[in-house]
Amino acid sequence: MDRDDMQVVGRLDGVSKQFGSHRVLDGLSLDIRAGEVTALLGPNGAGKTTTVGLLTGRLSPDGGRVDLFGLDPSRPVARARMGVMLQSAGLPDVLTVRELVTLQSGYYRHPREVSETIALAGLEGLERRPAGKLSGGQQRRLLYALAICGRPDLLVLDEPTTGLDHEARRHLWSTVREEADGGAAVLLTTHYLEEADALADRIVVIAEGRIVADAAPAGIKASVGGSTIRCRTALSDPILSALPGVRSVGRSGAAATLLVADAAATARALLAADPSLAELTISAASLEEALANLSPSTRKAA
Ligand SMILES: Nc1ncnc2c1ncn2[C@@H]1O[C@H](COP(=O)(O)OP(=O)(O)OP(=O)(O)O)[C@@H](O)[C@H]1O
Repeated sequence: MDRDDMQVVGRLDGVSKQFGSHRVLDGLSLDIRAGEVTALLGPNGAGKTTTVGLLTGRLSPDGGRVDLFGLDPSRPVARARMGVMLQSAGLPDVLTVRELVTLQSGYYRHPREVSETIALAGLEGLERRPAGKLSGGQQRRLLYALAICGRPDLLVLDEPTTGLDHEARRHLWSTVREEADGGAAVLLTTHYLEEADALADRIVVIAEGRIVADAAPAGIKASVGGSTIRCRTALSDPILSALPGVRSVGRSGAAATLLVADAAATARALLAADPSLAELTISAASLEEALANLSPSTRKAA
């Protein structure tokens, strides 16, 4: 199925949001589609949590329009189809894991079995423990359980794996993937490039309140035209920087690493300028390198 034909469950259309005189979002438009994991990536303060707040109806836009299942996100009928895991949420200390999952499941029309939710969240064996006596990582998993217990059509996860160990993170990734494969739309924010690369169908990069890239993980790398050239060279850093298409130069002794827009053009110029050039390799830039390239100054050049 063509991506555009996939069902849109949430839409931000030309949305602006300001806190005091600080404009956090500036004409941002974004569709969230069923069956797709969308990862919002961006530096601290870029506006990711604000975007989540607008889509989930916790915040209202100053300009533009937000739709959730075709309705205003503050409408209970729209919110009832959504599961949300925020970065922090006060859990009542004295209620147990099972009690909290049971209570939350009661808000939904077609919830999962409580034991299924507990297993999906990796909380087996902890059912009778009060929330106040869970570790930080276990509390995160409980928040995840509360987000998925209602079989949501839209699952919103704000930095879901922060504080989780490697195994818990992998487990959560696989259950998130299952939610999307089962038809749910998933929107998550993350600081982990590895997470976005491994889990997302689509990565939306926000910087300074605007979308600067929106593509599949491989497309993000391609959209900035990023390649990495490694070589041993006698050329100085200023000469390397002046070669065609070079965006940045890293150096360790004679070994140089160049992040470049057009690998073939740079490689030709390198070979012409340095007859002693050795150990030349060219590879696609990593996602991390590609994102570093999306800073406002380099973006203009890209
Ligand atoms: N209620 C608020 N009042 C004033 N400023 C706010 C408020 N909420 C967010 N901000 C500011 O808006 C900007 C964007 O915040 P937001 O939480 O959306 O960023 P983020 O991309 O989620 O960042 P992080 O990766 O650090 O979680 C920040 O500068 C933040 O300080």
